[in-house]
Amino acid sequence: MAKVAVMGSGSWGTAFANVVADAGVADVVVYGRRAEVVDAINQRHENPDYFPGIPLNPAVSATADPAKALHAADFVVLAVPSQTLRDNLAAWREHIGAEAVTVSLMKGVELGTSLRMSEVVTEVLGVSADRVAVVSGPNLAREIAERQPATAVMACPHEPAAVRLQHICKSAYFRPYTTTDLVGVELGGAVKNIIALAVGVAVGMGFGDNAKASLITRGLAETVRLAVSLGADEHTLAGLAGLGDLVATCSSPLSRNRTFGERLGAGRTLDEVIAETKQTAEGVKSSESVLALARRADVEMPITEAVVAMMHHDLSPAEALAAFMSRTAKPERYGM
Ligand SMILES: NC(=O)C1=CN([C@@H]2O[C@H](COP(=O)(O)OP(=O)(O)OC[C@H]3O[C@@H](n4cnc5c(N)ncnc54)[C@H](O)[C@@H]3O)[C@@H](O)[C@H]2O)C=CC1
Ligand SMILES: O=C(CO)COP(=O)(O)O
Repeated sequence: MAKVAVMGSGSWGTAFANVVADAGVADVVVYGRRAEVVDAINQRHENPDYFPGIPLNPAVSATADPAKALHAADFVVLAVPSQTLRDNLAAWREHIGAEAVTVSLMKGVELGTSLRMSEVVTEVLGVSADRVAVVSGPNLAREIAERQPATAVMACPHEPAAVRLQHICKSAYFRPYTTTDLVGVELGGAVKNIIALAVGVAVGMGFGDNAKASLITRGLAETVRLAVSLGADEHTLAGLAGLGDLVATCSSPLSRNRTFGERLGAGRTLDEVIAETKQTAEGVKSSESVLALARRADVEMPITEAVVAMMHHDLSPAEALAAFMSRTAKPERYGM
């Protein structure tokens, strides 16, 4: 059997390890930093920090030793906050086998470099892009831990690797598709978090479904503009990793990004919201790196700009709304 190492025992790492165990065709081990979480997974088959009361497949084992998790792993699945990937990966690098396929579950863009997560992996590990895959789609981790039906996309420029990954994930409740469009899949995942922050702000301000649908639709348009200008296939963004994830995240109270925005829109200060947020809301930091990418590519992303201004430059939700609504009138365009 193939061996899968899931590096990160947070929300999505735990749920994804369970997906692999439930698919039943690979061995899976989770690496977690905290001994009590590792012990709970091994002894009680539960992750009490993230999914109390939800039974994990007993075949999911855990370790606090990264070398043990990575030893002879065929797939190395990365499930840590995007901004911590570079340092984590540098510490794990010596234990990752030369033939392993690295799989990113992360939906962020690195601050400072504006690199996508797969690009950070190729840079730090010194491997070719063919050895790096990405899993994305409408995948709210809690629903998946509860074994509710979901679909996802497995992206890798080397299609056979995506197909192998699909095989080790497919189960009665999890249906993976494949694609070779890594750029479209990664940017779809990173930008939807930013749009979810904006939708959350609108919800927190008390606005209804028209505002939400407007942000989702115009958010998709700016995602397509950026992704296509960086080499993505526009159709990818109409798929699970684009529209699918955007709709799920912007609709769900389970989304950390949407919840973050909602608290801000309801009148809490940024510092209060940051203090209240225990899990990773990737869009807060990635909004800056995505905007830097957009400026470099000369692509207009007005919703992303508004989110950056609210998250990093003290613009109030009311001011952001006024700025957005007073933009010059123009024809509707989708994509380039
Ligand atoms: N939770 C979800 O529903 C989904 C999350 N994702 C993506 O998966 C990635 C991981 O997210 P989650 O598992 O939800 O996050 P989380 O906040 O639940 O867990 C993060 C994990 O990373 C570990 N970690 C390792 N190094 C760390 C460091 N230096 N600082 C902080 N934590 C560190 C933490 O201990 C924790 O186990 C993110 O990029 C997110 O966008 C993607 C799809 C679904
Ligand atoms: O990526 C996700 C669903 O696909 C999870 O969204 P949040 O990170 O906002 O919770």
